[in-house]
Amino acid sequence: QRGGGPRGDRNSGDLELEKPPVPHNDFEENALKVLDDIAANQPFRNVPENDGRLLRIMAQSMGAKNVVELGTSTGISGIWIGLALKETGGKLTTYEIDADRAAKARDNFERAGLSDVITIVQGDAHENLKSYEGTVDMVFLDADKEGYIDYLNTLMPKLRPGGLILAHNINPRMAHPPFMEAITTNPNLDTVVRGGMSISLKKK
Ligand SMILES: C[S@@+](CC[C@H](N)C(=O)[O-])C[C@H]1O[C@@H](n2cnc3c(N)ncnc32)[C@H](O)[C@@H]1O
Repeated sequence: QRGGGPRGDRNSGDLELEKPPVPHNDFEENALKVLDDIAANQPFRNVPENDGRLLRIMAQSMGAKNVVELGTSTGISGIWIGLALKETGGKLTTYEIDADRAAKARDNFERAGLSDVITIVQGDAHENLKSYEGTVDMVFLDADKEGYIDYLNTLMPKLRPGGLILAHNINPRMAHPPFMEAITTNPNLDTVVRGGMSISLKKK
């Protein structure tokens, strides 16, 4: 299974009905092989395959031009988002504090043919995110869980109306209360939680 991690809080119906991705062309086939290789040889707390696919579906269906990811690790979610952005003509900016993982991710994006759509910013994202300029269509939070609230506060003004904030590891054990409070009480956000992922729409 690409992504290496647990399959999350899924019911057996999901597992039974969902089937592996079917590559559309050689480019996708190669990217899927790179994902398999990362999962087998460089796993580090990467998203499970179904979450990666959901990120791709979200980004591509909304025609995202600018996506921001917090927590690159070795690049599994980045590749899934990158596959969407290759089609939409968009760009991903992804933040990673660990130099070794950032270097591995850079190499993996290159192998997947996605270097032209993905920029890695290595260092503490709480600092580096401040200099992000421009509008954001979609945010994926997957770094330090206590930091989600800070990332949210920095990115909310930059998120376009109709934009999405997705956050990983949203379960009773790991969800950080200040972040949950913020995404569930703001009248300008509509939030659902599914399979350990929160999905928040910025309404206006
Ligand atoms: C759960 S992993 C990300 C997995 C990745 N999204 C994937 O699916 O392949 C979390 C990553 O966030 C990084 N991280 C934690 N705190 C950070 C910070 N303050 N700034 C940037 N990255 C951070 C960690 O080093 C780790 O590699």
